This record gives sequence, structure tokens and C-alpha cells, in this order.
Amino acid sequence: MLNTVYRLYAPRSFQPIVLDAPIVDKVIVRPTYLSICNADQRYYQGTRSKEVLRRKLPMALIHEGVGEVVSDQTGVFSRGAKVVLLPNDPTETDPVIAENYLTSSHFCGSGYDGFLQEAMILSPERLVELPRDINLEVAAFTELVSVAVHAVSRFEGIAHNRKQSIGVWGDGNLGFIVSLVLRRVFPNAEVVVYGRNREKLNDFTFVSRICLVDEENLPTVDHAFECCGGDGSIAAIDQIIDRIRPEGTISLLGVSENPVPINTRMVLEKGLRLFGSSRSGRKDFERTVALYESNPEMLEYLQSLVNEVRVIRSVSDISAAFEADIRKPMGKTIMKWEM
Ligand SMILES: NC(=O)C1=CN([C@@H]2O[C@H](COP(=O)(O)OP(=O)(O)OC[C@H]3O[C@@H](n4cnc5c(N)ncnc54)[C@H](OP(=O)(O)O)[C@@H]3O)[C@@H](O)[C@H]2O)C=CC1
Ligand SMILES: O=C(CO)[C@H](O)[C@H](O)COP(=O)(O)O
Ligand SMILES: [Zn+2]
Repeated sequence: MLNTVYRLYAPRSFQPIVLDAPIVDKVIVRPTYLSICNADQRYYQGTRSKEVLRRKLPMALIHEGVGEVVSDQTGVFSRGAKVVLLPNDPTETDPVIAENYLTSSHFCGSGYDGFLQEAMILSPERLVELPRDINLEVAAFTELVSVAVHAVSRFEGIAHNRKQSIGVWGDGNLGFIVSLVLRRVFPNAEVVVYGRNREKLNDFTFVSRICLVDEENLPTVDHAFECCGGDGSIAAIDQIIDRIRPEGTISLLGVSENPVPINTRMVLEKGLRLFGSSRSGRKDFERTVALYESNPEMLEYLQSLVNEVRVIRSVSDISAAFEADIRKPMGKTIMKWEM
């Protein structure tokens, strides 16, 4: 089938290309709502290293999105079903290593074409059906929610049992979503959010406590999640190591372009466990949709992260959405895909 793919050829430069893709045993999905991630911005703005840009571009961006099934040769989905698109494409299974950590996996929008396409032609395993009445502007960033669910699921297996207080560093989108997932998964735990912006923190209405990182006498916590990324990770990890109680677990989620120095002396002295999480897999998407179904108020909270919805009908609309996303105060930029 001929399919138009909108690739980034160089920073700030998108161009369409028509490709012929096989459709045998595939589901054809029309993307409907797509959402921009910080990882897309790093390619769009060219802030990745020259070597990475040379290796990964040209490439269609976007790994957060939902769509509507146009046809399914496998018979799993009915025409018109609303689905979330799974960006990770495993090429093998492993009894120990999760699909999102297998080096053989392909990830849309990071070395492989993402969802900026006229149609997504996928195996049925790369789609999870959504409730029919779901708010699609919110569902568009289900992938980011599944990343939080993935990190919290791993935390359940790694952290010790005392989970009375859990700290989340970062008052952006990921910090908001991780806090919301923690609230639902550990309803009896105190969730404390540490941020740099009073206005952003005010939106975290569902947590036990909010703190500005430069306040004095910040509370201590049993465990912590780092959701800052960039240069902010350095100060955040330093503060976490200071404020976490002995034998606590630190979940690292923020992406930094440069190596981050860590106070290993105190990591040793406190007996801390640090673990990183990146991306997510099918079981995380399934758990996310199950959480949406059992906690419908989650979708209402997530709605407050929708900063802007932009209709996309041309290549210049895509660029305008990315430029608007750079200037946004907080939240997600959603693209209503009409290409
Ligand atoms: N592991 C994974 O699979 C994924 C990782 N990410 C990464 O997670 C990071 C966060 O993403 P996202 O939430 O969307 O980005 P945002 O920019 O929305 O949020 C980051 C927030 O952290 C705040 N911050 C920075 N430094 C500190 C600090 N020392 N203490 C407390 N808060 C701080 C920032 O404040 P200010 O605005 O003042 O700088 C900002 O509000 C990014 O690096 C992103 O790439 C995203 C998706 C998946
Ligand atoms: O955003 C993410 C997942 O949602 C990850 O941070 C992203 O996939 C990392 O990939 P890259 O190496 O291309 O930045
Ligand atoms: Zn992402």
C-alpha cells in the first residue's frame, strides 16, 4: 500500500515521502490524535549530538498517539475501533529482559519512523483497544502514562515494603503523571512532589503535599522518583540522595544529554538502590488502559495537561505545532491529525 510518511530530514525541516508498505496480516490504522514528547523536540531542535542526528535522520517523529482502525486482515479489531499505538516493536522475546530493553527492538521516532504518517500499518500486537467513549485528546499521550506505569510496576518489585511516603522530583508532565499513578497504585502512601514552579505545582491537586525545592527543611521520604531530565537532573538527584531515608529506592526517569555526577559516597552510606526506566511495553499499555477503566477520574486529572490542540493539515502545520510546543508554559501539545 502506498503511504505518505512525514519525515524530519534535518532540524526544523519536515518533508513528505511516499513509501510502499506490505499489508499482509497487518492492521491499517488512521492516526487521529498525536502528542509531542521532549524526545521529539530534541530531534526537531537538533539538540542531540551530531552523530545521533546523522545516524537517526531522516525519520518520522512522534511515539505518542491514538488512531482508528480502517481495516484488519487479522480479524482482531473491528473497523472504527479506537486504539492506542504502541511505539516499541520487539523482534524477539526474552524470558528475563523486557521488550523495551531488548537492543533488538525497534522504537518509533527513535531510529525508526514514528507516527507522523498518513496510515500506520502494524501487527495487531502493536495496538491496544481503548474504551469507545474515551477523551481522545487525553488518550493521545497514553504512551507517556504507560512509561509512568512501567516505572511504578518495576518499583513494586524493587523497593522495600515500607512505602509510607514517596517523593516525586519534577513538576512537569512526567512528574504529574507519575504522581497520579502512584496515588492510584499506593492509595495509603503520602505522595510528596518537589518542584521549581509554584504555578505548576498548584495543578497537583491530588497529591498529599507540594514543596518548592529551595524551601528549607524539606520532608524526607522512603523512596523517590526523578522526573526532571536535562541539567535539572543533577540538582534533583543530589537533593533526593539527601532527603531519602536509608535503604530507599530511587527511580530515574529524566533523560539527560550529558553524564550526571552522583554522590556515590552517600548512596553507599545509605544503602540506596537506583534504577533507570525507559519507554514501556505492551503489558504496561494494558495496565494503563485497565487503570483508566477502574479509575475514570484519572482521565479528568490528565485532561488538565492538555495545553493546546492544533489541527494539522499541512507540513507547515506540523512545524507550527512543534514551535508552539517549545513556547508552552506547561502541559502537552496535541495534534489533531487530518493529513
Ligand atoms: N524514561 C522515559 O521513558 C521518559 C523520559 N522522559 C524524560 O523525562 C523528563 C521530563 O519530561 P517532562 O515531564 O515531559 O518534561 P517537563 O519539561 O514538562 O518537566 C520537567 C520539569 O522538571 C522541573 N525541574 C527541573 N529541575 C528540577 C529540580 N532540580 N527539582 C525539581 N523539579 C525540577 C522543570 O522545571 P523548569 O520548567 O523550571 O525547568 C519542569 O517543570 C525529560 O527529560 C523527558 O525526556 C519523558 C518521557 C519518557
Ligand atoms: O520519550 C521516551 C519514551 O517515551 C524516551 O525518552 C525516548 O524514547 C528516548 O529515546 P531517544 O534516545 O530517541 O531520546
Ligand atoms: Zn516519549
